Amino acid sequence: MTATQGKGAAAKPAAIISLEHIVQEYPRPEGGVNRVVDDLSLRFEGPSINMLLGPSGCGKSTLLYMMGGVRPMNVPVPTSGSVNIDGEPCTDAHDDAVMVFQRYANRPDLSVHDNVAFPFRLGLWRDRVPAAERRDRVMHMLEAVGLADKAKLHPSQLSGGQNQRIALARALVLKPRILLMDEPFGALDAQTREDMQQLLVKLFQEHPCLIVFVTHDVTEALLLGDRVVVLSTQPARVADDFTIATPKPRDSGWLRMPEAAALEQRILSRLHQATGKGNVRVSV
Ligand SMILES: Nc1ncnc2c1ncn2[C@@H]1O[C@H](COP(=O)(O)OP(=O)(O)OP(=O)(O)O)[C@@H](O)[C@H]1O
Repeated sequence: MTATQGKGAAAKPAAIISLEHIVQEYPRPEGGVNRVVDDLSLRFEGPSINMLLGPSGCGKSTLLYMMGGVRPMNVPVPTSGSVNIDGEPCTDAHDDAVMVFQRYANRPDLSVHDNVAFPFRLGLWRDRVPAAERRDRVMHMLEAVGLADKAKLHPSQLSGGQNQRIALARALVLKPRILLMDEPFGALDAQTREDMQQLLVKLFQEHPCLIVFVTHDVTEALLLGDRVVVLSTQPARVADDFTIATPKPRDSGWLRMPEAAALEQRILSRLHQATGKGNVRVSV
């Protein structure tokens, strides 16, 4: 095993997340509760990329944050049901799960290099990865995301796409068993989004893990997903569940092929049944 292949967490078997009979309710300001998720059960088994697709506000982020152990201060999450990781109930942030958000959350006062290396300031990751391997991993990730020549710059000197590359590198430098992504490319222009999608596929092939990826972009779901779970409008339920066996990388040429076009139509029609309206994005 080389230094960049990693040890510790990466040596464990692939992760499994299961959501069992999840109900989530939030209090309404005017009184009563808003049921956002209704008796939803799902199981994700790695290594795989699982797309959670659904209309705006249907509860995708709520489910993702639940899996990542991010809990609002004053609301029990979930209201009922359970989140299990590797068969164990998970009620807090899990040591093997890392999140990536649309707002890339880079530290403006740190260089690109130090932003990528930042998690190694935390005891958990310092203890798991020896110092020499940490250095190797950071250099490797900077190369992998194409930022090696920008390592000394600060985030404000880089574009939005480059900032998202930092966030992706900071997550993957940990070689996480579970990567939870909340519309990470949603704020990027179409070309940069496509570049980032291809980069994610490349990095996933280098480090296969369990990825759950929230999106409302059907094209993104088709390009990245081994599986596409379509959620209904609020309260979220599983409206459909598609497996895509076509090997990756998939490109715009594949999207135009009959099998992809047919799948896109099935997903779109499921979404429109689930929402009753067309508030989803297709960006072929
Ligand atoms: N802490 C909270 N307190 C009260 N309501 C909340 C809270 N968090 C989320 N909600 C509500 O739950 C619903 C689902 O929100 P969520 O962010 O999970 O949806 P989403 O599908 O990810 O939406 P989008 O695609 O627009 O990001 C929304 O109506 C939202 O206002």
